[in-house]
Amino acid sequence: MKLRGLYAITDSQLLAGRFLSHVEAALEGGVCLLQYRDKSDDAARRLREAEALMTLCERYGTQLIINDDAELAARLGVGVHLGQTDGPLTPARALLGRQAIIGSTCHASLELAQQAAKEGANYVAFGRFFNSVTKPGAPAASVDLLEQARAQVKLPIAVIGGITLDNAAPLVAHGADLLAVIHGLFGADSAQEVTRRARAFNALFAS
Ligand SMILES: Cc1ncc(COP(=O)(O)OP(=O)(O)O)c(N)n1
Ligand SMILES: Cc1nc(C(=O)O)sc1CCOP(=O)(O)O
Ligand SMILES: [Mg+2]
Repeated sequence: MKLRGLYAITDSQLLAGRFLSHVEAALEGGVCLLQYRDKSDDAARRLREAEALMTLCERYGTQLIINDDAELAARLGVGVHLGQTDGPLTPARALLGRQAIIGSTCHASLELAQQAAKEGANYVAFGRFFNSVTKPGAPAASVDLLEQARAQVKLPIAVIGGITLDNAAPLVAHGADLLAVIHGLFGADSAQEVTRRARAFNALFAS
C-alpha cells in the first residue's frame, strides 16, 4: 500500500461530542492513514473508541494506526506510531507482525530516521514544522531538514506540527509523503468543512 496523502490524527479534547461524525467526515474526504491519539489512561474508553474507528476505517478502506500503545494495536490487529519514549520498534514489530504499519517519531534528526529504518519502521515522522496548538512544546524541524531527509531516507516521510491548508504545499513540494494533521483538519466547525479540508489536503498530492 502506498503511503501518500492525508494522515488524520484524532484528539479527544478537540473532538469531544463530535468524535465519530468528524472522523467519518474526514474519511469521506479521503484519508491515507488515521491515527487514534488519546493521551488519557482510560483503557476501557480507549478500547471502545479504537474499535469504533476500526469499524469506520474498514468501511472506508483506510488503515488505522494506534498512537503509543503497541498492545492495543496488537489487540485490534492494526498499526502503531511510536515516539522516542514509547518503547523500541523491534519488540513492537515482533508483536504486530510483518504486515503492520509501524511509524516512528524522529523530531528533526536524520540519525533517528536511519535508526528507525534499520529497525523496520514503515514511515518516519519529522516535526514540528509550524506552531502547534496541540503540542506547542514539540521540538522544531525545518524544510532544510526535510530536503535532506528526502535525499537520504528511503522510507515514506510524514510531517507534523501546525500544518494547515495555508502552509502545507511547500512541505509536499520538498518531499513529504504524508501530511499528519490534527487541528488543521478537525478544528473545523462542521463535518462538511472537515470533508472539504480533507479533499483539499489530498489535492496537494495530485500534481
Ligand atoms: C505521525 C506522527 N508523528 C509524530 C507523532 C508524535 O509522537 P510522540 O513524539 O510520541 O508524541 P505523542 O503524539 O505521543 O504525544 C505522532 N503521534 N504521529
Ligand atoms: C502530536 C504531535 N507531534 C508533533 C511532533 O512534532 O512530533 S507535533 C504534534 C501535534 C500535531 O497537531 P497539530 O496538527 O494540531 O499541530
Ligand atoms: Mg507517543
